[in-house]
Amino acid sequence: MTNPIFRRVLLKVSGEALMGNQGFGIDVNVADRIASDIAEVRAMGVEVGIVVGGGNIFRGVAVASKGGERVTGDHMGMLGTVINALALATSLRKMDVDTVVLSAIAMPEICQSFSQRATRTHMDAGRVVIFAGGTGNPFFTTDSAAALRAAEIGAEAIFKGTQVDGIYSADPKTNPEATRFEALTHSQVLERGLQVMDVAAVAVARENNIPIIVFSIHERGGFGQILAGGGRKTIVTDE
Ligand SMILES: Nc1ncnc2c1ncn2[C@@H]1O[C@H](COP(=O)(O)OP(=O)(O)OP(=O)(O)O)[C@@H](O)[C@H]1O
Ligand SMILES: O=c1ccn([C@@H]2O[C@H](COP(=O)(O)O)[C@@H](O)[C@H]2O)c(=O)[nH]1
Repeated sequence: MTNPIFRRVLLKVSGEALMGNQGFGIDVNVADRIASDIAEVRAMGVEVGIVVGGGNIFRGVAVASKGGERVTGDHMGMLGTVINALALATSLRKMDVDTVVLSAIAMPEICQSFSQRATRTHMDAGRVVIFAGGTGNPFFTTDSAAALRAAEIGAEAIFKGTQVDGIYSADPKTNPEATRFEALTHSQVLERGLQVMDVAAVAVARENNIPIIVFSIHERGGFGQILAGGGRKTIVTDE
């Protein structure tokens, strides 16, 4: 078996990806497919922490743009990430991957609360840990939560599994002329204003020397291929 290039990683799963071809919510087949890629990586011996986004349910900015209160919208967004985390945990458990959900917002009847100590205990026991509720604070995103949790668990890399297969010179969804980068530095991502990940998240990753790998979560087996040293992605490292 190929030796993985990293032993402990933080995977950010796009919330938007979870809805598949639907306009809202979760397509269980997509959740199962993503879970099978995670199971494959666990079988390679890689420790995995996961942050799930909430773009398939609510984004605070969208709620605010329709006249709602931003903080309430952000609360709704964070609750959406808990729903997604529970769905992904269900898919992983179907595949016999021991999984626990830790939430940044206390909801003890539903899942355990996040703490670094609890995380360590679960990871040492071989569990996949899904971090729900983002950072627990409004005005942030799950990208920032991914960077923070990555630093907290000592992850060797952040894998941003998103709708596109890397970082481009412009958003490839709206600009067909955009070209993909193979590699960038954290500073280049920030200076060029490449918006695949929010500024705060890239800054935390840079500060803590954590590489970011952007890849398509829709590419079956893509997560494992990158950990095996191949795959299609953009890698962001220190200068
Ligand atoms: N320079 C760029 N290179 C690549 N993608 C970019 C770039 N600029 C903007 N994007 C867009 O950023 C998106 C990813 O951002 P975002 O984190 O908001 O979505 P996500 O990963 O689907 O997460 P969620 O749904 O959980 O919020 C990509 O789908 C892509 O369309
Ligand atoms: O720390 C956080 C994380 C998220 N939110 C809110 O949730 C939605 C969904 O998260 P995405 O990262 O966009 O997928 C986000 O738009 C925020 O409204 C938050 O407030 N704090």
